[in-house]
Amino acid sequence: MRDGQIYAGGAPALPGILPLLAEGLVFQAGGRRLIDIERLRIAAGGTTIVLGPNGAGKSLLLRLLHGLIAPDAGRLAWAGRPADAATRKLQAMVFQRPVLLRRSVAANIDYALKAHGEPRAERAARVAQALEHGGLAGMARQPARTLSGGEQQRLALVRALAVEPAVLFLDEPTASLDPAATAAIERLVSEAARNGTKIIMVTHDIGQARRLGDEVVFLHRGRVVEHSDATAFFQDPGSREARAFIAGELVL
Ligand SMILES: Nc1ncnc2c1ncn2[C@@H]1O[C@H](COP(=O)(O)OP(=O)(O)OP(=O)(O)O)[C@@H](O)[C@H]1O
Repeated sequence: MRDGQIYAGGAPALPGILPLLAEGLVFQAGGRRLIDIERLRIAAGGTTIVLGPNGAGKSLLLRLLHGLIAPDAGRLAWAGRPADAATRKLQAMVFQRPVLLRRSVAANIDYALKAHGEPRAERAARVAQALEHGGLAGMARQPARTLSGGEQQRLALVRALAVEPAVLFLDEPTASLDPAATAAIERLVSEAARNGTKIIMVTHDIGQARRLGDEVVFLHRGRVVEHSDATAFFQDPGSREARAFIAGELVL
């Protein structure tokens, strides 16, 4: 077994692009270091929650890790190799506000599969499977942008999962959803994690972090202040900032 391929809390990951290692990662703008991370190693399996106050750099970190923006310094390695087309193909991301095409629900999924290079002969069955998975089978022909917020986010999530990513990045996917819609998303996320997809998820919501997290990366002012097992993090946070955050105090 390769180093870091199994996380104690989860199922074995899909194809081996983990661990993800970030070293000396810096992103700056307007003369400020918005991300400044000496070393962060994310192992396979389970769910890693990225937690921290507003403006801590959570979204920026996710975008850097997924390769949507380039760092000013530092490097990323996926299982020891720099990011390339093969590692990118095994990742997907879902944003706080779903980015859906002006097409039907089914066509949104088909488009993602096509863009991912899936053969036409297999696509119809996989679209049907994803629709079923998201509880969207009855809405297949409806324009995606007419779905409710919760349905749109379910579509964005099952569309991302349809390409069978080894790593799924989620940036506050339930931030604007009600409890029922949030529960539906959390069920899909937990199931994906159980099936071996590595989840790396930003949330503000401490309850959600407790429900879904196997480990927590706590960010403050662009730095990783803590990276620990979720149970240990919530029971006995090691930093003043994390203690205050968990206690619901304002962390500036
Ligand atoms: N492209 C950019 N140029 C300049 N500043 C930026 C850029 N992107 C983000 N920032 C700033 O970087 C800081 C971190 O932003 P980021 O969105 O990552 O925070 P966050 O932890 O996700 O916050 P929130 O919880 O409010 O979403 C913020 O102060 C933001 O204004």
